[in-house]
Amino acid sequence: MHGDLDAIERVGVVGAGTMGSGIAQVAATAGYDVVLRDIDPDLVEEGLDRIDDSLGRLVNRGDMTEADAEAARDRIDGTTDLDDLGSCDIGIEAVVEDIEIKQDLFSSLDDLVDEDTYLATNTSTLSITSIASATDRSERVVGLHFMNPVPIMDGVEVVVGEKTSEATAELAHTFAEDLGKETWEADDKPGFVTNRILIPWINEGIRAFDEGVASKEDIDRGMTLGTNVPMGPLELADHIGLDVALHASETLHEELGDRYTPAYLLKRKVAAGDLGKKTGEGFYEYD
Ligand SMILES: NC(=O)c1ccc[n+]([C@@H]2O[C@H](COP(=O)([O-])OP(=O)(O)OC[C@H]3O[C@@H](n4cnc5c(N)ncnc54)[C@H](O)[C@@H]3O)[C@@H](O)[C@H]2O)c1
Repeated sequence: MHGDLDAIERVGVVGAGTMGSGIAQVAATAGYDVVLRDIDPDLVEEGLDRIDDSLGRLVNRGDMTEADAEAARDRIDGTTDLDDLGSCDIGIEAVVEDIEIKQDLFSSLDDLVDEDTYLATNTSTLSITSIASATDRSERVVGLHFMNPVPIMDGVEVVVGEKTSEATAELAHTFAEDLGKETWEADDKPGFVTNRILIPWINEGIRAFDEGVASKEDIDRGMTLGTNVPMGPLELADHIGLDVALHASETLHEELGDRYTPAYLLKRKVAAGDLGKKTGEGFYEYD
């Protein structure tokens, strides 16, 4: 795959949450100048702090020198002003999983950036084609689906919308590879490859637990030891966030029908406010 990376120097990342901060970090580590935008100064600060912590952990583990970590950090500017993304060569969106918010943002970015700037979305389940339709540059819009945690996970799923040009798809692969990632490509169909298969796997794990097939520990042990995945479905759901997993299930259910029906116990846990690791309790308890 070849894509003209010479055209890319400055990367705009919109959304400084879990994914946006990780994307900003790996782009800066690869030598790109990065501008990271969120809607509130505190959220920008939190995103930058998350990057400091993550870089610090990589240094402590000996995966990165202190000088490289500092250089990467110096390449990232935080902002609340979308206009600061005006000179970006690629804009990567990692805001909340809401089609209207994403379309609004893409429409604003489309007005703001140069006509040859690429726009990418990190959406997990929404249609790239629908997001691109808010712009006048659908051929330059692509899915760059990073995995969580971004600095650690090796893979990026490149998602090709109805109007995404071949050159844009190639650029997406080359850019992700330049960030040290390996890629695969999916068509713009609900859930792409990863979530189409992962989300029903998680729901089935939850149902198996709810129906008494085994204890939660044994379901997770069975899947880790039996199929060589690093985490079983219940532990993984807790890590993803049960609200996030439920939202993805609901989107896929809407698009793909009953085989994607969210597990009842997943809905009940979310209703109870037990969202997994981030709230201290999901299927397991956390400190
Ligand atoms: N968390 C995951 O495991 C994961 C994995 C792959 C993809 N994704 C996708 O990545 C995207 C972001 O997810 P996340 O987990 O980082 O969410 P998050 O809630 O941690 O972060 C989202 C951030 O976007 C900000 N935001 C909302 N509207 C904005 C706007 N108009 N401009 C700038 N910032 C705005 C919010 O303030 C928040 O800080 C979603 O589309 C999600 O589906 C998430």
